Amino acid sequence: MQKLFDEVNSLDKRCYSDFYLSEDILMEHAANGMAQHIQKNFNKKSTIIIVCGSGNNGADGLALSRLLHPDFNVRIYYAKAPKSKMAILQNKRTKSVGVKECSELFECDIVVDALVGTGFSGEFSDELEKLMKQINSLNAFKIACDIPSGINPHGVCAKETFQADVSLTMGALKKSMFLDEAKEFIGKIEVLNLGISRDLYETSSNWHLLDLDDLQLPFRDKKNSHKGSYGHLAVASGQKSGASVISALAALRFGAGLVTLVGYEDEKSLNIPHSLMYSHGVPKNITALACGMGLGDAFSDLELQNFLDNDLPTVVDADIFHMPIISDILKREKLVITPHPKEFISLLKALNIANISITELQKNRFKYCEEFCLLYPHVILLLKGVNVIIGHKDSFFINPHGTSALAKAGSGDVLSGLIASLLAQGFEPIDATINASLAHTTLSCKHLGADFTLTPDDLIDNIKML
Ligand SMILES: NC(=O)C1=CN([C@@H]2O[C@H](COP(=O)(O)OP(=O)(O)OC[C@H]3O[C@@H](n4cnc5c(N)ncnc54)[C@H](O)[C@@H]3O)[C@@H](O)[C@H]2O)[C@H](O)CC1
Ligand SMILES: [K+]
Repeated sequence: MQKLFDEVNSLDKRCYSDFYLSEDILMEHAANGMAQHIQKNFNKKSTIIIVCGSGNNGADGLALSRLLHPDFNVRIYYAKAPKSKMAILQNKRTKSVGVKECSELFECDIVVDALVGTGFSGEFSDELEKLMKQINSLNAFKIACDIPSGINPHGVCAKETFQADVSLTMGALKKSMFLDEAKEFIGKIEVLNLGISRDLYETSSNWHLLDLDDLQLPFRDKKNSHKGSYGHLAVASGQKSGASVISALAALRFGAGLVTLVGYEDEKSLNIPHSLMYSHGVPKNITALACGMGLGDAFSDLELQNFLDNDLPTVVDADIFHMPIISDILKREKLVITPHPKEFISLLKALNIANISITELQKNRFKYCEEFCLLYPHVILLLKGVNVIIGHKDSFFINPHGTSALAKAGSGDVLSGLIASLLAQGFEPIDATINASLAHTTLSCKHLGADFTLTPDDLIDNIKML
């Protein structure tokens, strides 16, 4: 796990006050980190254009040019004249060693975006939008200095945002890099050291980025065990029974000892996979519930109340968010909810937390997750998206590892099944949610076929590859 920060200015200032470092020292390390990345990955004499802005992001770029010159063919493109104190100083240094500038962009091996970083606000002028479009059209390898120009804490605010292949970010990870719309532009991320260890540079944070190697799988260490040792999950079988079957099969494959579909149909009329059981009503030895996937109006109010009439760990998804019973369900102690953005805005409205559009939510995902979890601290929230957010009390986690291969009907049903499986096996709800989400995104990364071919059956099948 890695810490995430809203801003790093306060971390910089702490370096000056507590560690007797200076803006110049931090910047020299930032530039040196970028230079080392380029020296390690590109041949000397590669041609590099560094597009510099007027602030310290531009200053980083100017310092970088000095470090690479003359081993690399470096050209400075001044998008804006140096204005900040450091930019002016770095420019003097750059000129003193003879780094050349260019007034036009041209095809090169590497282009570095040092136009704006965390100081970007508002939108780009037409002139800068045009410049950014030209930069993005270059075939060069694209490196963002700190953060792609055009992204700010409220999202991607430029029509033309720098399309980074890699973002070399200074000191610590910024939350704005993990807004859903930033995923298109951020590329691979490397955090650069600023003159002290990252652990010392960073302070505490209640937001963390999940790494794939945080995944803990339900390995079976006990030798003396039987299927009941691994839980018994009940999945409400709804109108669209396929959704609940997908969840149930995912749960079984992910280690639940037994999985029963609970419904009120004639079992013979359903094509239930032989590895699943079917029951009218919740069986006795159930250890967790899953409800909502494909539910429709298959259950009467009484049948739904009976299904939920216990204090079992439960994951709810999909249709349940549009049912009045959701406000009762939110009182359950061990509860995981997994809405996608549309379901989440419907829930926020039903709970009188906020009446917002999808656009407003997507630009402020962090804020609305914090607002919900403040009001429902016992509930585990998993807000789906290209960067999944998991919230519990005042702790928040972002899983950025999903791929567009998951954008397929049934992927969410698999996720609910994975969460329910770990709940049934005794994982704490927050751990079940984090590990199921990591497993889910790992499965999408491990898919051997083309990304457009991934189906829920592939996901379930790939569980054995975890
Ligand atoms: N620990 C760290 O993160 C370190 C970061 N460093 C670098 O410093 C920049 C932040 O520098 P700052 O001067 O605050 O802002 P920027 O250079 O990002 O941008 C401000 C600059 O840009 C102009 N600007 C702002 N908005 C717009 C807009 N909409 N259109 C056009 N121009 C805009 C504004 O006028 C200013 O001139 C950070 O990203 C890092 O790269 C330190 O070097 C080391 C420590
Ligand atoms: K930048």
